[in-house]
Amino acid sequence: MDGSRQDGKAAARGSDLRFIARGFGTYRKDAVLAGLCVFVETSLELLIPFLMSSVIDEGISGASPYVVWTRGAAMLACAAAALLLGTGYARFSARAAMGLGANLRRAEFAQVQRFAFSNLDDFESSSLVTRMTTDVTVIQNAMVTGFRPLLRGPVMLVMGLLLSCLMSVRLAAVFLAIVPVLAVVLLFIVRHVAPLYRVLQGVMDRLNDALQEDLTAIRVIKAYVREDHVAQRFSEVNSDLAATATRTFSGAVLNTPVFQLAMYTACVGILWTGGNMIMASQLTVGTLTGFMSYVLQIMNSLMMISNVFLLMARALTSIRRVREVLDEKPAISSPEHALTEVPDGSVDFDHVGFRYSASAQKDVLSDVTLHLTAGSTVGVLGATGSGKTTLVQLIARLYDVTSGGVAVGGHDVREYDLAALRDAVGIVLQKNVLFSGTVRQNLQWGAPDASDDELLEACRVACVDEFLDRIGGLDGDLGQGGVNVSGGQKQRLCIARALLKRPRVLVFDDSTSAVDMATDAKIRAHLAALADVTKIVIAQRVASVRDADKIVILDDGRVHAVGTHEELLAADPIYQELYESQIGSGIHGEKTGDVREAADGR
Ligand SMILES: Nc1ncnc2c1ncn2[C@@H]1O[C@H](COP(=O)(O)OP(=O)(O)OP(=O)(O)O)[C@@H](O)[C@H]1O
Repeated sequence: MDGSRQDGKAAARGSDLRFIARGFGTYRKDAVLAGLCVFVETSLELLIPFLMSSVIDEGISGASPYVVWTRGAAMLACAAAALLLGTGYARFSARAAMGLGANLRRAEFAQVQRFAFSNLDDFESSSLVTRMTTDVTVIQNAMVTGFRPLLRGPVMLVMGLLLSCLMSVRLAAVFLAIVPVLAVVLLFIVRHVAPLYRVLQGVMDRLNDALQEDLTAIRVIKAYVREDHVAQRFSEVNSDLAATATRTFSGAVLNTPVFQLAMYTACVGILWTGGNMIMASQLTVGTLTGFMSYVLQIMNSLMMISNVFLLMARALTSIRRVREVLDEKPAISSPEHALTEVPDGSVDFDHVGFRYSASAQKDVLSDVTLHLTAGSTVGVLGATGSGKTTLVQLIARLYDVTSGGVAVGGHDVREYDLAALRDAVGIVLQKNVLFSGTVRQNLQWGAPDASDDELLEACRVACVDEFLDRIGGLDGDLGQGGVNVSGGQKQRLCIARALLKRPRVLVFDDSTSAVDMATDAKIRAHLAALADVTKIVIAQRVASVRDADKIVILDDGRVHAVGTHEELLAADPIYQELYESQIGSGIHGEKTGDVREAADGR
């Protein structure tokens, strides 16, 4: 491996540690106290073999009950103090680890809220869930179980080696011969196992992904009787996880037998050498007994360190995965000295080009130039995939343009404070989402302080009043994710919620597709009364946009035509075909004649 990569790895390790140290936040005090407890506890435990050897040599062999009692009492005091310190450690380390976990989850959650749509496209939501739960738990567990041996191991090792050398250099040499062998074995295991942990967490992401998709789509699965298919898919990823975990942990468990073999070999060597030295009167029984205690302590500490290495290798993988989330730069943020007032609802697209990622083959939108007057109603038609949703998402800066510019109220959207811009641009997204809770709670997402009268007025405009009583009024419970209402009712509730924001620009992305024609017309009539709000209506039905001041026809990401219903009907072949297929034939676009089929099939 070349030097620069080594340096890079070392730097990453250094910054990983700094990252964790910062992550403790206000719990850093607990982490320091936990460390102090372990240090003192370990030092006290190390005194015990020394005291023991003097009890045997001076007290028992020298027949001095005074020495036995005083040294025995000192040993007891050391053990009692170690117990107290051990308890203190458990308390402080638990607080530090749980605090660290809570801080990491909080930071990740806050960061995800700052993410732009493009960031969310990069991280799958299932992976974000694993990174906020399993990965944080792995880090916490490493802290709870690893912190003590991590501190205790080196202290035990260094002090134990020093004290055992003080007792007998010759015996210590036997023991020291084993240490390099152990170091090599440990290095081998860690190098082999550490990369497997990253694979393991990746498979865990996939399991979460499958679970999340299957649970959210459980109704579709049942409707299509695809339980066996998803069970098979789940079983594959589940088996993959089990196999990867087995491969990873079977490498890691080698650690214990290798250490035990080395430990017992050292013990036999020391007992044999020590026995010979006692017979040659070069060593006392007490010294050998004390020495053996140190050997066991040192070997235990080495085993602890090796386990900690494995634990740390796994935790490091998780730390890096958490850092990837926290280090990701939100693709869209408010500029400095941002504008906080949107003067009016005019919208201008100036030679806009857009692609979702730099690596994409071609632009989704190309050279789009449009001027939408404040207060006007604009219809957007186009085949599936022609870029309608993409176009309107640029108005609220859900994505940033790749080239050109979008202006709202005469200012480029990138000059506004994001919250102010998004407050001024209400979008009823194609994929409607309601939340668990009552109708009132859901509507108040649009305006937290709205009075009941304001909520009811929004319900009237969106034609929610037609079914509000049937679902229990404003206090009616919508169930988890709004399961208690139909598709059309959900769309109308989402329109009411957007209206409550009192935006300057209102975008309806195919928002009345599940609403019957008569109600659709009624909602349009109500919306037309909002004179100072620019209404942009993406629709599949010509009927939904024919009264608009302007209709934009998108074709493969380009503006194909702009005009009123009459102008387009007179001159534009795509519009004529759509009109014919839906209205001219008298089908009224209810099912068969919607714009997707007509435009796709042209
Ligand atoms: N998040 C995304 N990442 C990458 N490509 C995307 C993403 N969203 C949409 N696209 C692609 O961009 C193109 C335009 O999609 P868009 O959703 O804007 O079309 P649309 O006209 O609204 O279609 P529909 O009528 O079906 O809603 C499509 O080819 C689509 O595959």
